[in-house]
Amino acid sequence: MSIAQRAGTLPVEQAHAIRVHNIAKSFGSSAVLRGLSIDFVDNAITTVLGPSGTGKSVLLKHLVGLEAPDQGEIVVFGKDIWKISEEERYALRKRFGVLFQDGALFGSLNIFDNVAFPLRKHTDLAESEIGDLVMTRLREVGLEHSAAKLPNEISGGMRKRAGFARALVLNPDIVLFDEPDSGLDPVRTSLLNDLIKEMHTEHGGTYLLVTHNIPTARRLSDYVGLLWNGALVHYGPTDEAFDSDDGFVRQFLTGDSVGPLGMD
Ligand SMILES: Nc1ncnc2c1ncn2[C@@H]1O[C@H](COP(=O)(O)OP(=O)(O)OP(=O)(O)O)[C@@H](O)[C@H]1O
Repeated sequence: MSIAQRAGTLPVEQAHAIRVHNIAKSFGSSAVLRGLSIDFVDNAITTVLGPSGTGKSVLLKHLVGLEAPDQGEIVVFGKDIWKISEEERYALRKRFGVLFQDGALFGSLNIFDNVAFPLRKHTDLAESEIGDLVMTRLREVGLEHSAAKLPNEISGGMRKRAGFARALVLNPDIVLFDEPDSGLDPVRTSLLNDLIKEMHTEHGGTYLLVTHNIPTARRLSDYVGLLWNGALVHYGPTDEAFDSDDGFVRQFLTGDSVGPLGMD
């Protein structure tokens, strides 16, 4: 069976807030996504894994409409995001929360104002209501005493938690995490994972993660998708992925140097 054939879709009874159908994307002469299809399961945590440079971050950018595919469809809540107006796309984007690698905080704004930013930009809530919402989120991520600090006055782990609080502040239906654990030590990675899991249990939503951290994927995810050369080579429940006897899946998840995956 070819790699493309092995990449399955999940049982159709699952709902899908995001469906990606046969997307391709090249930058210049370099083909990054090559006919990628994946339907993400609603209200689940799905991790997308794959070798470096295989297109994971490019996929996330497509989901939120920051990149347009050369071909194929990205359907969010039933709408093909490139067949709707700019206003509709903007409205859909507000249903996403995004946590980038470094938290992507504004360096000149304190933590409170960073978390308040989406509320001030996208809602007409009064400052008192904004204050309540921001402090609730900061308490949830354990940063209520750091509200007045600037991003460079707190640790990397705290910045990620602040970025997470900001990603959640508009109650998004979908949250995208691009390597949330990069640069964190193992204990802080575990603490952040626990926090992500707790917040998912508490608030629900469709969480999509990209990470290189296999223990993170195992601990957090309900589903795992494995990307290679711009296409999906495995997709299914996390336990199934970790029990897989497929050579590529096994090699990737165990980090074995022997197997179909080489340096190129
Ligand atoms: N805007 C862009 N212009 C040109 N090339 C790009 C652009 N964005 C991404 N690429 C290229 O696309 C390829 C895939 O990048 P991407 O960041 O998605 O990989 P990744 O799987 O997330 O890798 P990593 O795990 O190392 O972060 C890389 O070769 C990258 O250089």
